[in-house]
Amino acid sequence: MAMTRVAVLGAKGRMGSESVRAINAAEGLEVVAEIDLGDSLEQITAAGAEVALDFTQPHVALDNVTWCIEHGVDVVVGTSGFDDERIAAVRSALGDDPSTGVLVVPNFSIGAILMMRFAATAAPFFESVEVIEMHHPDKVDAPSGTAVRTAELIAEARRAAGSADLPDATTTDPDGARGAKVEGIPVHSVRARGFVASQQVLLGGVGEEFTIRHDSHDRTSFMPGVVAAVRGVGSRPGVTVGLDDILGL
Ligand SMILES: NC(=O)C1=CN([C@@H]2O[C@H](COP(=O)(O)OP(=O)(O)OC[C@H]3O[C@@H](n4cnc5c(N)ncnc54)[C@H](OP(=O)(O)O)[C@@H]3O)[C@@H](O)[C@H]2O)C=CC1
Ligand SMILES: O=C(O)C1=N[C@H](C(=O)O)C[C@H](O)C1
Repeated sequence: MAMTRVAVLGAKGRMGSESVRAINAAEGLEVVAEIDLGDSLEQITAAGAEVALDFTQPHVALDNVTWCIEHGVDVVVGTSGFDDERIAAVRSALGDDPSTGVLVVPNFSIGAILMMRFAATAAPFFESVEVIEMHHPDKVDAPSGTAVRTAELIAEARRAAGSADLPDATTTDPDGARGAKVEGIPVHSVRARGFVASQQVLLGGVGEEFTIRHDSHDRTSFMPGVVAAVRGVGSRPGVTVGLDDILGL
């Protein structure tokens, strides 16, 4: 079987190191370049990598993706912070007729992907909806990419359904206790030792409350999704956001 050659960026980090193990254990995939802070991206092409996987940091990932596009290397982006502005920058780097694939995945765990989907389905049926995400204290960004994506999907579903604004418009909040607002949806971030990655979506209606919760207890939860993304990106030119299509959802 022909092997797909993979470069991992951020290879010494928490996700990068787990991904190197998972990719090398997966049939048909091999890691040919392990790149971390201070290493040259030229190693990607020198090693003949066909796919790059980025788990670095939000402030450097866009430059890495742009480099991969310029060098014709398909890229899977696991690093958080790919908002609409960065996606637009990726589209512009790809141009009108892209042959390179860029797959941006806010969360690789199947449970988290289903949580986002179920939250979007439920959101128009409830008056109130809020997102609470809980992560380890070494995470550099807040809110999490998953929480931002969840809030965007919830807001999109509520707009499409013609839902009213959330019912707390008159609450005063001088210190931000009501959370960050992502497209009008309150998002609360907890950073506490013991968590890997957890999220709750709280939905409230008259006389009832519905909670959707997902917990990643270990980074192995992301690995089946990482392997599927690395396998799938080559057949998806242009920008794709989320793993839904690859997982057949
Ligand atoms: N999509 C998903 O499912 C998931 C996404 N993530 C996201 O992945 C990203 C990484 O998370 P995590 O692994 O916990 O973070 P880590 O800090 O453990 O790993 C990041 C690694 O990237 C290195 N690095 C920093 N800058 C560069 C650079 N310019 N080129 C190459 N390597 C660089 C860091 O080096 P140094 O430490 O020396 O700075 C570190 O080794 C985060 O944005 C996180 O939110 C995390 C989990 C799941
Ligand atoms: O930094 C992390 O750990 C995680 N980051 C991603 C995010 O920002 O959503 C995915 C997952 O939540 C773990």
